[in-house]
Amino acid sequence: MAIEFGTDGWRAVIADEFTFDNFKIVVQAIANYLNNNDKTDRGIFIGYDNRFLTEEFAQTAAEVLEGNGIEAIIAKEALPTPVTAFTIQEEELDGALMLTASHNPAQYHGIKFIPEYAGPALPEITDQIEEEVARVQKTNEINIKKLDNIKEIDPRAIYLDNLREVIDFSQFETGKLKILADPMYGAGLGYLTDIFSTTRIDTEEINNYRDPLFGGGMPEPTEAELTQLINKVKTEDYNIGLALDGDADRFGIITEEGEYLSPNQVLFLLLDHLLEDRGMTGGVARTVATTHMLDRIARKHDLDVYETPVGFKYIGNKMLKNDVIIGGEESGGLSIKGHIPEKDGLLACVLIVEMIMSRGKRLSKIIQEVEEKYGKLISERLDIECSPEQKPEVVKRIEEFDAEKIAEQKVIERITKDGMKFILEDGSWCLMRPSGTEPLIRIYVETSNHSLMSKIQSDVRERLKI
Ligand SMILES: O=P(O)(O)OC[C@H]1O[C@H](O)[C@H](O)[C@@H](O)[C@@H]1O
Repeated sequence: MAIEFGTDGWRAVIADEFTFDNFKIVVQAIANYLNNNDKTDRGIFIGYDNRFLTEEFAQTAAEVLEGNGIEAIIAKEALPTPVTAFTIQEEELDGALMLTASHNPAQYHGIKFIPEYAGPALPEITDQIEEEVARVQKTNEINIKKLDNIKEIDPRAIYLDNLREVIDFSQFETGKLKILADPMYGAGLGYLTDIFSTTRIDTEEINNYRDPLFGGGMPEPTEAELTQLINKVKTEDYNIGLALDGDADRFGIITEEGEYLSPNQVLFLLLDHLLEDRGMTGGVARTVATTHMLDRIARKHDLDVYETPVGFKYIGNKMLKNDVIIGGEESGGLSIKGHIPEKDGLLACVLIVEMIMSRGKRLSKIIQEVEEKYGKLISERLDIECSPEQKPEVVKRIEEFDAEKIAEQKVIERITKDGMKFILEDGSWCLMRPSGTEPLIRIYVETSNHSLMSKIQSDVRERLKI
């Protein structure tokens, strides 16, 4: 069996591939990586979301780490991925394991390794872990120390306290606001209520108890999965709807009119906010698949734009190495200067509220004004199913994709950082790439009108034969 780390960690179906035996192999491989790289002095934190059997997997992880001479510090209760990443920084540890399958369906569980820099592991690290996985699978050398007592910590309060360093809490005293939050039964439950509890803002939560079946849906804050939140915000008297995915590293934002904002929209709204209302300076980091509205705003303010492959690990890396105001991606990842280089859905939700309060306007009005200022772009992503057998052939067609024109628009630039991206003469662009987390081919298009959108999509699909 191949255990691969994908775009962000290893995820698999519980009791099929995600068994205690395979899990031990992965943790042993991480322990080997840590030992090989002398990262064993300061201890490893183990965080976990609230999926099925999660505490038992966390205990097993601690026993394998300790069996390898590495101190394990375990979370007292389920917590968001960004809180786990933050704990590394706060406690000055050698890294963390986060047990989560993020927004995947209920049958899945997973594990991410977060290194000492508190952002997602880069390929140079996960490659070494994968090599170790293969070695452990062969040798079966797994060291376990049975433990009755493991050092526990509860970083929730420190994380919430630290948010005051990156969020302007004074804005939450300037008026009243009614929020409806949906943590989607995930590890972020209760957090948004806690954050606003000391302010004039009222928060109510739905789906805020542990349900490893996620109410029969998926803990993914997309428009399709958020109908309950959307309907309640639209029909009752709320000013905004805020949602989090299963491990609260991604967000979903609903306007007071019940309109779902895409992560792309949230990203450019927040860049506008940080520049105009907070006067922040620095560059912008986005993935190849993320909206060029960020580029339009950056151009107006003469800011650098860093374009990376898909995956927050690359964004986090840019944030660590460069002066970046905001880093983000269209799949719902975002962080800002001064915060951890890991995506944080809680941060995104609170920043949007900060923007509403500091502008003193309805969210739908704010988005209308920002789009009037910079012009509107439409972005769409097609997710096309592609079996592992078909994938190599389609990937080859993507690699060999060469065009002078797409949908009668001249190609002016070809970018091959991740898949194939074409910039067209009118500023539209399209990108095609295989997903690193699902058996899908993703086609992303951004353009200024619907008719060109469908022309580009059909042209690309025809040429790729998908
Ligand atoms: O498009 P994919 O390769 O499936 O990746 C989609 C997303 O997967 C995970 O959630 C990663 O944390 C993200 O950084 C990435 O954007």
